[in-house]
Amino acid sequence: MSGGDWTIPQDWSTYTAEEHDVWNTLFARQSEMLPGRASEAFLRGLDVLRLSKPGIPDFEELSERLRTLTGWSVVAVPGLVPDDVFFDHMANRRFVAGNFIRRADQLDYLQEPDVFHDVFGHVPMLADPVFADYLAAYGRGGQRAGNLGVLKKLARLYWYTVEFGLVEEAGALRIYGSGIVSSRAESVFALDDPSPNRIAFDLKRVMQTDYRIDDFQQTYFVIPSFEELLRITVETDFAPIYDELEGQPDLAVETVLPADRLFTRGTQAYAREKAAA
Ligand SMILES: C[C@H](O)[C@H](O)[C@H]1CNc2nc(N)[nH]c(=O)c2N1
Ligand SMILES: N[C@@H](Cc1ccccc1)C(=O)O
Ligand SMILES: [Fe+2]
Repeated sequence: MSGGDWTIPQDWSTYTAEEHDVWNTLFARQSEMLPGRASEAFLRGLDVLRLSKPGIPDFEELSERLRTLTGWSVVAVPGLVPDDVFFDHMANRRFVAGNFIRRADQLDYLQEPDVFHDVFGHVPMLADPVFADYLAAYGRGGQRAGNLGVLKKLARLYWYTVEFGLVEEAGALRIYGSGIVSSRAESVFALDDPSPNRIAFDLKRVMQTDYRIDDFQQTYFVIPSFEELLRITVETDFAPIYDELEGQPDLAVETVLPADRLFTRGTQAYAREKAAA
């Protein structure tokens, strides 16, 4: 039984000055540290966000501009929505964004996606035509995976690309994952810290690898380009990979395999430090 689509009015006019200030603080902090660190596609998309109104973007204004670029729009939801609802919106180029913002004392870390993570973190990449196609295809893939009962494996692809992906650009590693760019500390950790592994993207490897939702990642996967990510995922039928992985054990977050093409073999110092704490 399919309920509603979980969308709500954003009610932009009800945001308080304090809430706009939280956005402005986070926006200024992240946008001044990301040049040279975030992918050029992300930085180009960031201009889509520079809207006339101060503070938290108005989703209707944002969607007008986004629709002309890649056909995507941003719709407000009260929080996490059921998987099938999430994938249906994504397959139809509607990005669901929380309409609430974290408190001033939660600047550095938040468990659930608020408007800053969803809009600052995700929307700039929706302005990139290739990545916009990838996300819509992912939405369709999610509907298929849901029917096959293998959502956990497909969720890892989202996690290690859309949320925590790195991309090669001009011979260096750059960030495009929304979970990274919306976090000041992880925007440094992901590129500069010796602790995590940085491994060349491999579809099956990613779908086999567990991830952490409550702390910095201990493995990042690196794609050669967004075109390559789109090509591989659209051209590969995932069903045989789902079947192959069915009988195999999941890989722990810190795993390094002999077949891995490594950019960095992590020291896992951060993980040990946390374990000891
Ligand atoms: C796998 C699953 O579909 C995924 O985690 C979805 C679940 N529901 C969501 N709901 C919202 N609002 N935002 C999200 O990022 C997600 N992620
Ligand atoms: N090729 C995937 C669908 C998909 C495309 C692009 C991204 C993610 C998933 C499948 O066979 O299910
Ligand atoms: Fe996200």
